[in-house]
Amino acid sequence: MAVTIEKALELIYTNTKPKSLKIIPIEEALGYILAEDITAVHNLPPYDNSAMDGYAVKIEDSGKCVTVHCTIFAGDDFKGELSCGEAIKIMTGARIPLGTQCIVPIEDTQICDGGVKLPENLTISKHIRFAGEDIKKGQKLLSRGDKIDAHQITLLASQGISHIKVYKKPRIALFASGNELKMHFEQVEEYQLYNTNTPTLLARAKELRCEVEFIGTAVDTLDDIHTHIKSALDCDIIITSGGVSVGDADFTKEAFGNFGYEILFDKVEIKPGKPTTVGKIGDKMILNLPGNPLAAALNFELFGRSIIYAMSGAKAKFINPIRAKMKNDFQLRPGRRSVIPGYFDGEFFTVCEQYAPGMISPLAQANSFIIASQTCDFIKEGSSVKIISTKFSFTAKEFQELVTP
Ligand SMILES: Nc1nc2c(c(=O)[nH]1)N[C@H]1C(S)=C(S)[C@@H](COP(=O)(O)OP(=O)(O)OC[C@H]3O[C@@H](n4cnc5c(N)ncnc54)[C@H](O)[C@@H]3O)O[C@H]1N2
Ligand code: MOO
Repeated sequence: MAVTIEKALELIYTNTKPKSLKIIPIEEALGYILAEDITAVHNLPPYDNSAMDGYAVKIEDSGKCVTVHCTIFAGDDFKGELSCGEAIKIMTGARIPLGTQCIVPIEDTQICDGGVKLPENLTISKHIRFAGEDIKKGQKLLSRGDKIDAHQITLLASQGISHIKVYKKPRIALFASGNELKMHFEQVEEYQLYNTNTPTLLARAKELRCEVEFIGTAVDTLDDIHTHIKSALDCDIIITSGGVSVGDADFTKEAFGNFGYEILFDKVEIKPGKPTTVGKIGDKMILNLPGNPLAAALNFELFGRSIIYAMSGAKAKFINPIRAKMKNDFQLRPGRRSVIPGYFDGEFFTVCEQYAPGMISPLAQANSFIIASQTCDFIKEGSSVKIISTKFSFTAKEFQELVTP
């Protein structure tokens, strides 16, 4: 029995266990998922400081000519105190001297006899950046399950944190099966074709920051598929393509059966990709994609990506669709949920000119897809659709409804 997309995703999320942990330096942390909470141990800024190159002054000296005795630079440990009738010259980022009530930018002053003339109506605290106004000591900065991007590294560096605990990256093993397949570095005969699924999935899994191993291309025999499975068993996720249908040379699921394969679902109510199968061997997740290239690539985007997110330890582990408007009227055959590739230009979604499960050309033009409901036979120009990006990862903490009604 085929399961719905929602049921398939639920089975994936309930059966996939997050990876174990390790400690790494923050310079290597980009793309990892944090496995601990991080609390600020320093205020930021650490001290009250000047936001401008100018003068530290008292409010009561508004409009007066005041004397200037010294200059403070960023990084100086100046211990003096500001008195009335005086200004201390100060550079941006320098700690303000005791008694400072505001900073006057250089360009707002004029040279006068013995010092500088200050403007009228000075405002208290103007151009002062106060300790802790950005980050307060004790404040929670990051949480377990947050993804480390460049700006999370900023926060860690600001606290002098050199190492963090993260989830290990999922390790993925990939192989394809099919007697007709040759690798791009091999000779291809006129009755054969290049294996395009594995290089595609390999690149995509790397984009999703997994460690990836290419095991090879199996011929359609149980023996050869067994050999490929054995080589893949030390990884966390095994992704195959081909051999999942009902043909006389479709052995993939049978071959996994030898290794204690527990199938979670072996058909999905989706077009293309109905034969997509997901199961597990112990804690290893197995994704058997259909051979048809567009079907394999699109089903990877839904099910492969979900396994990776679920294993990553991320809080925002659910695919999150983006609202777009349909560029043109679009007619389709109802019956099963249809996955439709296209291009999102920031406002409108344009369906690929031609696409079919066995094609590869649509994906190179596309940057996203929509899933039309099984009852949908027409999508009107300008109507709202939910697009799922294939070029960047947009995720949410709660499960999102992906189908466009
Ligand atoms: N009688 C039925 N036949 C088929 C059904 C069905 O329900 N009843 N389902 C169809 C659907 S849907 C799909 S999808 C395919 C899935 O078949 P397999 O997963 O067994 O895939 P293959 O037969 O091995 O290959 C299908 C197609 O894709 C090409 N291919 C395979 N691997 C690659 C690769 N790595 N790179 C590039 N191209 C690849 C292969 O040459 C075939 O043309 O079954 C339908 N049949
Ligand atoms: O998955 Mo098949 O490619 O539906 O055509």
